[in-house]
Amino acid sequence: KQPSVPVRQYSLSSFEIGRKLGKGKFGKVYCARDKATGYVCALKVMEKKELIHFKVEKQFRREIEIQSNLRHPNILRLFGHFHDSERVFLILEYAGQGEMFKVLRKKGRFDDVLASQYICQIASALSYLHKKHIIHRDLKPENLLIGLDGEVKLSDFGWSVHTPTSRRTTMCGTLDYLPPEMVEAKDHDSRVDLWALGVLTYEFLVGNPPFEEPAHKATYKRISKVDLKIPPYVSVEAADLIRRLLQHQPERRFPLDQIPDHPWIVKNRPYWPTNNAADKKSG
Ligand SMILES: Cc1nn(C)cc1-c1nc2c(-c3cnn(Cc4ccccc4)c3)c(Cl)cnc2[nH]1
Repeated sequence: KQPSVPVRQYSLSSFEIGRKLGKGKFGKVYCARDKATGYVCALKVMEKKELIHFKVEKQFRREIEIQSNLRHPNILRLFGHFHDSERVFLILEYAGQGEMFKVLRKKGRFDDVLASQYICQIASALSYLHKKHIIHRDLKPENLLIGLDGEVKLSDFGWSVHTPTSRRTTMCGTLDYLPPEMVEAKDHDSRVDLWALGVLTYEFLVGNPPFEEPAHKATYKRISKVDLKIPPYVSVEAADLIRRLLQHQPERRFPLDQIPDHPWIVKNRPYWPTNNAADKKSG
């Protein structure tokens, strides 16, 4: 019988805290090094009183429970968590190239090669989640990170749940990524992530999400009608995948496991993927 690896008890003094990497709605993230092993990670710090005030403790507990049991190259690892009297801490994998939305805002929009690689990796992570009956429900550039070798890392599982479900918590933040069945507060299942993947594909290639409007009501209307306008510079293959994902009826949305064989992905897959981990291993 394998001796079980002793689960280490962490506290703030287990780490040397580095620079602040970023902040989100709840909490801040710092670069941190584990003193015992020298391992660099990302420490997400949240104030307990904030979690209580925003009534997100349940969401937070779900984030820990779901993310700590996931193992996939395109899903950010959650190694552990601990708390002190006022704060809770998540010990997260450090993503070497930072936040996707910052790269997208800086570049404006991605070309077919980069966007298709990102979408294929996200589809792989979503397929892994759906096989475990988990839907992410909050797919957007703000919840994506980029690893040292340029690979995408899905993060922030605060909104993920086990399927099938009907949302009980009121949504806050952008409506842009919600599919019709969620804006109409109908029952929904893992195919909500397919819709969001279509929105993400569009945003990677155009620079803004497809149904964006200043007023929520207008966004809601455009989503419900699938009022989709794809600019002429978007390639025929990319437009085809976007249209196949942004289908009003969930059952008509393009299945995740067919994404790696879609012409847009196949046509833009580089022969020799540059400087990825496999390359380094083969030397
Ligand atoms: C920024 C940055 N630049 N470079 C070179 C690497 C990074 C980097 N950032 C991260 C981050 C990181 C930072 N901010 N955020 C956004 C956030 C913060 C708080 C709550 C919710 C969401 C994530 C993580 Cl988790 C994990 N790894 C990270 N790596």
